[in-house]
Amino acid sequence: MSARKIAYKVLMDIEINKNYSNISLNSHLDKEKIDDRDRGLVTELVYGVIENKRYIDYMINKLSKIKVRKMQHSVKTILRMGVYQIVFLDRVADYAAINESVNMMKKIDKKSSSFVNAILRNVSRQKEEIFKIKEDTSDNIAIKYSYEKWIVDRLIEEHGKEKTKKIIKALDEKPKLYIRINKSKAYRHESYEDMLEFIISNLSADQIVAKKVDGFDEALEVENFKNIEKNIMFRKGYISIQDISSMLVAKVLNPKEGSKVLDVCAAPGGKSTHIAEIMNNTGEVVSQDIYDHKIKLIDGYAKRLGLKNIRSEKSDATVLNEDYVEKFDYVLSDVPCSGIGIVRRKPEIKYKSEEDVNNLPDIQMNILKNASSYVKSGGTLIYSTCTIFKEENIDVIKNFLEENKNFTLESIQNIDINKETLDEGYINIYPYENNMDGFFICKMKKI
Ligand SMILES: C[S@@+](CC[C@H](N)C(=O)[O-])C[C@H]1O[C@@H](n2cnc3c(N)ncnc32)[C@H](O)[C@@H]1O
Repeated sequence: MSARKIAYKVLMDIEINKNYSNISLNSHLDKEKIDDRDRGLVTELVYGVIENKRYIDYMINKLSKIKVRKMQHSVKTILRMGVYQIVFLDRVADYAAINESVNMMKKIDKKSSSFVNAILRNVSRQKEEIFKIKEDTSDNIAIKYSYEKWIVDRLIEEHGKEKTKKIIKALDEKPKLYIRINKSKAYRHESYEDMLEFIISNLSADQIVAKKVDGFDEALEVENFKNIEKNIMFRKGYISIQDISSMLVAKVLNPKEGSKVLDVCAAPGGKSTHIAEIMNNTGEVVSQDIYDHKIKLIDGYAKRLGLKNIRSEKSDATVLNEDYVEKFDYVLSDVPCSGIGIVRRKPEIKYKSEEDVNNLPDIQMNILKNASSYVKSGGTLIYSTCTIFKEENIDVIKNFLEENKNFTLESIQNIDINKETLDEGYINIYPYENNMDGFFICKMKKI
């Protein structure tokens, strides 16, 4: 199957079945035997269309009497792909984008092909004019960067217009790719440094460039990393893919070897496995999630890394588990959130409705309260999100501390990043800071 046809199928799957882009893309790519160049084009088309969907629809609506929301899924998907190639992809000639789109439309629904042809020819002719949009109002910012307007409004309300533009521009950039080194495998080598050299030289044999990252001794920034799942270092459990913001969570938790840790929202297991690696395969990490199929992801993750100190179990974090009260040295609540800090990796987050996120602070508070019950006296409670909305972050913490006087914020000591609020026990990371994912991490102690 051609790259464009695969991209079309993935986009239709996301549009109709509301599947996640990364999951749908990977499952379609796994089924097709295509070379790296075509894989690149499929990925570019899928993410390019999702990332720019509102802006593309705005351009189509300027030229079409039938508005996008009234079009059949197949027609609007082919138009979106065509416009993306014409307006955003320099390496594809306009005539090629138009011909490919019209031919694809002919095979799916012949009578719509002349409509697609007419719109795309107009887009090609008038792209300079229809592309222009001033970044003055929240409406226009929302169209230009393809967000639901309420997200831009809320960001402006919390951060002001200039900081919002900075955040949104940073979220529009290509994310950096980081890998986490599995420290628990260092015993197989003379030293950790020795293992690091072993990993870097293995990666470079595959033309993957790896650089050390200041302040993160377990992280490497990598370039040109394709087919990660097939990489030998990945398969042998030496490395995992994780952003450094996400790595910060386990670093802030900073568990001692032999501890008992509970992670109440653990799937797919990125932070649980990092914690288990830091504990060097000692103690116990209990990794919970509400979904059966996600528990399997945690198990697979831990198995690949050779971690024996993780036990997964299905559990609903909004319901108190009496058996676990005051049983853990550390409890992590990495709660479900709006995800605005990771739009670069999951662009469909830009189209979440306000109703989808408005009840999150109540759920987050409920999970945090239950999580706090499981902490032993003198133990540590961590709350984290991958969003930058205050009401899911510091506001939840303020309410929690107001109602739970047996917890205090604890100064974060062991982190080598420049953040003013470390002493106050929490960190806000904005996406314009060193291209990191937007995150919130808070450390509390049970008195
Ligand atoms: C932010 S993600 C966790 C990411 C994970 N900590 C990691 O680093 O890989 C939030 C997780 O919470 C889970 N979740 C949502 N509601 C839950 C609930 N009521 N109880 C337990 N888990 C829940 C979701 O399935 C999702 O896997």
